[in-house]
Amino acid sequence: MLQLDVHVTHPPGSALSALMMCRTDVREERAAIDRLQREVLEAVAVGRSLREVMDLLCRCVEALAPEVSCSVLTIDEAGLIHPLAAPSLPASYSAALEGVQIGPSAGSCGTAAWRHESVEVTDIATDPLWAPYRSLALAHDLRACWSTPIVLAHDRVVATFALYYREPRAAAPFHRRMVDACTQLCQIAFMHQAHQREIERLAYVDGVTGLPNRTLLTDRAGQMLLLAARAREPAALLLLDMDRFKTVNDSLGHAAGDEVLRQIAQRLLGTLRDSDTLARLGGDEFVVLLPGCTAEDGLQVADKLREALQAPLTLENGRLRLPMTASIGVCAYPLDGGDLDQLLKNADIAMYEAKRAGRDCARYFLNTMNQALDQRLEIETALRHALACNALQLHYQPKLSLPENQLVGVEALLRWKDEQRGWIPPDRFIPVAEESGLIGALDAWVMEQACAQLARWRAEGVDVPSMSVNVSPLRFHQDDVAAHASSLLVRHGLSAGDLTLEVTERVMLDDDSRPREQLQKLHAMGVGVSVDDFGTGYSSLSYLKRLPVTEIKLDKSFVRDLELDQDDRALASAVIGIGRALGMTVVAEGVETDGQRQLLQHMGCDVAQGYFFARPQAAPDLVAWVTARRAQPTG
Ligand SMILES: Nc1nc2c(ncn2[C@@H]2O[C@@H]3COP(=O)(O)O[C@H]4[C@@H](O)[C@H](n5cnc6c(=O)[nH]c(N)nc65)O[C@@H]4COP(=O)(O)O[C@H]3[C@H]2O)c(=O)[nH]1
Repeated sequence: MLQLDVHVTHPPGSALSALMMCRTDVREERAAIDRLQREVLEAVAVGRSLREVMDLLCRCVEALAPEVSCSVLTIDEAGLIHPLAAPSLPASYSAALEGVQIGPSAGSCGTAAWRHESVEVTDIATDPLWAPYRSLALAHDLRACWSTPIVLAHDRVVATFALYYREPRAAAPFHRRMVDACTQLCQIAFMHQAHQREIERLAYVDGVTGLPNRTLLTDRAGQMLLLAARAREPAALLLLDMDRFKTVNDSLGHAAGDEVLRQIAQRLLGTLRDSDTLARLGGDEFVVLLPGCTAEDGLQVADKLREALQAPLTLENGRLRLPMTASIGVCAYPLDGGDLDQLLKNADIAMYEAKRAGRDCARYFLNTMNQALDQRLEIETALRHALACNALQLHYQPKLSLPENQLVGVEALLRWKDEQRGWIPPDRFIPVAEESGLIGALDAWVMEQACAQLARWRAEGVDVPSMSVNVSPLRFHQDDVAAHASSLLVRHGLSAGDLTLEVTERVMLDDDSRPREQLQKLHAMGVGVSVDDFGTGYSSLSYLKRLPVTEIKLDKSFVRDLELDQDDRALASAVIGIGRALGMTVVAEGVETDGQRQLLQHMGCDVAQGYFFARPQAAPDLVAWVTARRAQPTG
């Protein structure tokens, strides 16, 4: 198919326009444009860079139309021009366009980008749009320029595609057909790049906070450690875990949880240097890489980070103020690890120590922590085994009424004799069980055994009025303790009043409402609730009034020096007074001497327990103790 194309040229130095007529084979042109499209799309598909693709596009166009020079300029968000490809334009010309601001008269390209439409200037020498850049263009012998904006989603101009002529003229129809095709190709290539960037961003960036994720952290840490090794410099790593973040998520929902994480990320970022890396590992864990820092510097940064979190976060348009704290583990290269895995592992151990130390603090990793961790793991494994093989036992310690000296009940205390390690005290293995999650199963086992034992004693006619069992605060999170207690009482034919659960103050003050709900249920059933170690923690009177507590146990640390220490006497007397005023039984723990017993009796304490009366003992020994007492006259 033949077509007659007519177009106007303005030969340089001539005021006359000349009509040029070309006979073109349209089919050949279409085939040429098809080839160009295929070649460029292939380059996009195989993942060539945007610059390479645009360079190829320009070269293809210039091969089909040797009278034109092509250029592709990108336009950034601020409207500044950055040359991307212009293989046949002089490098000095492209360089002069770097950073030029688009505008209403900024040459063909700057104006096309500004107007969001094609701008065809047939004579640069006279067109006012070129006024600011006329001499630049003419100096490079560029006389006409037709530029088309490349527009992507949201009407954003990302680039311009331009044809330059070395004579004043309009674009030929073939050029117009080519530019139509090229505009589409540019759109595809730029879109592809945007998608590619988004994919990369998602692969490297945490979706909630916009911080580097674990993959990017691994990369940055690799670089940091390599540089540190080369320069023989230190580097520090911080692992930061938010305290009680789960409670926020559970009580306020995930959207609020995400908002909290975003705000925390911003606060932390504001404290760090540009050369540091803050990454989110997932959940409520953040990692900070500090190139060039020692462990000591790391501890200082950790304090700054905690300071940055000090003011409460605000949520729900300021209606909610949320105090958040963090526990931070610090370790340093090369002393505490040579690669990211090792450093993270050790920072995790240190962070864990910070949690153990009461949260809201930072701890530096010490190798001894590692040894302690190994020991804890050993104990955990052995304890699991002991629980599975029924190798644990209960000992029972009597509780006696004052002044009558009558047995009012016993407290079940867990005993573990390991084949290799011998007797392991509960103070050593209960924390390990709590940390490893084993405590639920352990305490459930104790409750079963204790109830079964009490039922057996009843059947054998041994007079043990009640059984107290320790329950870890953590079990109240894992388990339906009330339902378990209820089923045990039924199974063993016991009444609710036969059982008392001893809990620490931690349960009463837990942010989570589940433990308190469980205590309410137990109380409604008639099971006793005793607050263990009273006086050592918060000793908040408000919870004593609000919660269904039937008994408080005065901690043995106040009983020990009762005869010597005036303050301990005052405190014991106050606790006894409070208990009585609130209608609770007060039990004094750790009574070792008759002097202590007499003082406590004098202060009005109801019940005492301690070595003075009896040590915790195995079931047969307790029966012997009960029987022996029955034989003696009471005094
Ligand atoms: N110095 C001295 N100590 C006395 C005296 N009378 C009793 N004790 C000891 O004081 C502790 C009282 O138990 P606790 O305060 O509940 O403190 C318990 C309790 O918190 C925990 N525990 C023990 N058994 C269990 C259990 O089955 N479950 C849970 N969750 N914790 C348990 O381990 C802690 C320590 O238990 P034990 O080593 O058995 O230590 C027991 C007991 O042997 C005395 O006159 N002087």
